Amino acid sequence: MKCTFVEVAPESDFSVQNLPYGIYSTDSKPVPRVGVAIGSVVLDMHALATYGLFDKVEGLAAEQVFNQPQLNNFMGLGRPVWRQVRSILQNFLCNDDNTVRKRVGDVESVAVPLCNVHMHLPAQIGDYTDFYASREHATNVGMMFRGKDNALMPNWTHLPVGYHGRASSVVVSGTSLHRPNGQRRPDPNKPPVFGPSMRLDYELEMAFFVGPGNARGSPLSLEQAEERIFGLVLMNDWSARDIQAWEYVPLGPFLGKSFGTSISPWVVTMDALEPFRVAQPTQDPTPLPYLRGPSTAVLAGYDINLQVHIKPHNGEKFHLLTQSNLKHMYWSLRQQLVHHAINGCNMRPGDLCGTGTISGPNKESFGSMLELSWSGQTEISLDESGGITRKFIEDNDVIRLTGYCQADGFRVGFGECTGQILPAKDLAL
Ligand SMILES: O=C(O)/C=C/C(=O)CC(=O)CC(=O)O
Ligand SMILES: [Ca+2]
Ligand SMILES: [Mg+2]
Repeated sequence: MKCTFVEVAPESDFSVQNLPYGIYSTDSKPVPRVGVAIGSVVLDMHALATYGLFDKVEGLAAEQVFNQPQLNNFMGLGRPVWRQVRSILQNFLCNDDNTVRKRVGDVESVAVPLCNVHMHLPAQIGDYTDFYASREHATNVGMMFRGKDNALMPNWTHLPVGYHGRASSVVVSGTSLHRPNGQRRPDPNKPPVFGPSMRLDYELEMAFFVGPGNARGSPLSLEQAEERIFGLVLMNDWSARDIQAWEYVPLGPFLGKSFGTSISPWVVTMDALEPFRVAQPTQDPTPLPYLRGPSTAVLAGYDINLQVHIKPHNGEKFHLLTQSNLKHMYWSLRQQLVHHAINGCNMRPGDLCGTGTISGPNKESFGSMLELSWSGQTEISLDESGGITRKFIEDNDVIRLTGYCQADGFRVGFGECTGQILPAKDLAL
């Protein structure tokens, strides 16, 4: 399949096999609306609809779906509609004889260069949940927070552990965040203190957007869950480890994480990721039937290369910190969604579910500085000469997450999820 509407370089994240959705605006058209990235341009989905491109898609009212500042309505339509739109777009982009293509004529009438757009959050996120689905990460953090003997809690291999995050502070890539202030207890023999976090960290994650979801009281099967995940983004679950370690007992993460969570702006659909399915890690003990399902042969993992880079405030270049892969994740995306809804909790279009930090088996794949510096015990070197080091994030450092699936001759990529940490606000308390 070759895009003939615009040029797409082989190393572009946004191949014609990808077609991720996002919400964008431009200086001349400042109202946010639905776009699809291809090569180095963004297609205006509402403009394409006015040319009649999606007229034959049943159940798609273009005005309500594409002339919108968020993707929730499109996410709510479900996989059969997403698939039709995908194949219509591919035909439009690759076939010079396409009737609408002839009517559209020039690229400028339906597309703008990526370098000229402002990206917004892809959806209005009603609820945000974060799982804890990498065995390696859970073991590492458990060892540091609770000691070697309690590293992996007894429930961990039986269910995808998660916590309810804060949807209001999810921000799109490019948004800077201030270092949070909070309560922490640096000396376990003294009372707690208040002030800027001294152990600010990133977490390399991906997150899925829920599609149609489920009615309250009606759980989902694994097969249903498969059809109800719209797509994936990169996510950085910024974490203030000192605030977290002091506050988390016994109810879990709270203010150590809710000051901000960054996501990448382009949502890569599950249909685009289909060719990159792989087996998930072997699950031992065998999960309960609701998390297992009859279709054991289904490949429930995804081979997605992930990287984290840091640009230290006292350095010139980005430096690679983490190189991991979504395939390491113990609990699959569909198991996470099934578990979330099994008690009858209703999931809604645009809900966001983080996978949890994606650490792999070796040190290069550790998805947080907490793990890389082993709770601040060792310095992480950020340049060849060893002159720039970190244990945790410093003010004005930039953290960048990237990810892509590699096929023969093309990529299905995620763009980037970037954020800079600004100094804490002086609260003059
Ligand atoms: O084990 C703990 O107490 C802490 C866990 C976390 O940091 C929660 C979290 O964000 C899970 C994850 O990203 O994997
Ligand atoms: Ca997390
Ligand atoms: Mg967070």
